[in-house]
Amino acid sequence: MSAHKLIDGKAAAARVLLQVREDVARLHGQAIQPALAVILVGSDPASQVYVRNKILRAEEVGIRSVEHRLPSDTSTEQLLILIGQLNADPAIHGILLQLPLPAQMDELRALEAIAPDKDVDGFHSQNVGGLSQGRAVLTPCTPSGCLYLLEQTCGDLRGKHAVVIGRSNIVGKPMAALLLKADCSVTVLHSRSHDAQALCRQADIVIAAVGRARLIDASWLKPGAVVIDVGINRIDDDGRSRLVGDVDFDSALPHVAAITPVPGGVGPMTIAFLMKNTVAAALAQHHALRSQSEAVCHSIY
Ligand SMILES: NC(=O)C1=CN([C@@H]2O[C@H](COP(=O)(O)OP(=O)(O)OC[C@H]3O[C@@H](n4cnc5c(N)ncnc54)[C@H](OP(=O)(O)O)[C@@H]3O)[C@@H](O)[C@H]2O)C=CC1
Ligand SMILES: Nc1nc(=O)c2c([nH]1)NC[C@@H]1CN(c3ccc(C(=O)N[C@@H](CCC(=O)O)C(=O)O)cc3)C=[N+]21
Repeated sequence: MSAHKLIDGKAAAARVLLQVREDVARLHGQAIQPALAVILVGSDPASQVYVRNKILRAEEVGIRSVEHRLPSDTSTEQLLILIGQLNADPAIHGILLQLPLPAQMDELRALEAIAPDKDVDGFHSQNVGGLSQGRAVLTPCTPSGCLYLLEQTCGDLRGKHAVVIGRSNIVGKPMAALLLKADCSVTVLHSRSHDAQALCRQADIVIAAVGRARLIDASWLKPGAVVIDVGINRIDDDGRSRLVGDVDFDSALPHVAAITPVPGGVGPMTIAFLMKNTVAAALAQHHALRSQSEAVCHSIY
């Protein structure tokens, strides 16, 4: 096993979380208690596992977390009321609405209702727009985690050809925006791409976010490519359920310079960056409040 080729997402996430824990301790010292509200609608088993992991991680670093579970027949209006309450609550700094929502709900409307400065997922159009302009805004956690791993693995990303497979709002599109910001040349592939495989073979860096178990094998990869596998697919393996990525790990390994495993790659990074965003949101809200009250004092005296 070529251990040196493995990009260890668990270890990298632990490093990010250590920094977050120190930042939280500093905020505690200023009497600020960063807090994250997690909203889970319905009872999708995978979502329940993710939400539990997020809450555990928050506790470990000293972030207060509040879980809101709503039944699967909740209306969009009912969800908007809860989001409105959390937006107005000064003790809540981050709001995460776990996706996917049940089919009857209007996902876009709900995401747009979250106050942009509490949008720790970076899905609000104001943050999406800010990212595409290259501004420092709350940025989606999974692509941020991928970029961190790439910077650690490749060092300088400038001028590299990155191919992103997938164009979702959660992963593919913000990933492309971040890579562009890092001066990569970026190609985005999707289900309508002609000869995706041949395009992918030109990549120095491959980010697979497709949601198809082991789709990408060695025939998609240029020798020496760096591969980040975002996919989380549960498959039946001889009667036992297990997680695999969008990349056929065993086929890819001999061809690549480095690759993330699944599990233990991008997943832990997503959660670490959610915590980082929550702390950033708490700090920004505290500063905004302070300058607001300073402005008020100024106008009074
Ligand atoms: N590790 C983590 O932290 C996270 C992991 N994930 C995982 O990442 C994967 C992707 O998630 P997400 O982006 O939400 O998925 P979506 O289903 O929203 O998007 C999948 C994308 O892949 C494209 N696609 C599908 N088939 C092909 C194909 N044969 N060739 C090229 N492109 C194709 C689709 O194209 P089109 O647009 O044309 O339909 C679409 O853009 C999933 O396995 C998910 O579980 C997601 C979030 C976080
Ligand atoms: N609003 C919203 N924001 C999200 O960021 C979001 C979401 N909704 N919906 C679902 C996807 C998926 N996602 C994952 C997070 C962590 C792991 C993770 O920690 N995975 C572990 C394994 C976990 C296991 O064993 O099941 C690993 O890869 O090592 C996986 C997937 C965040 N998502």
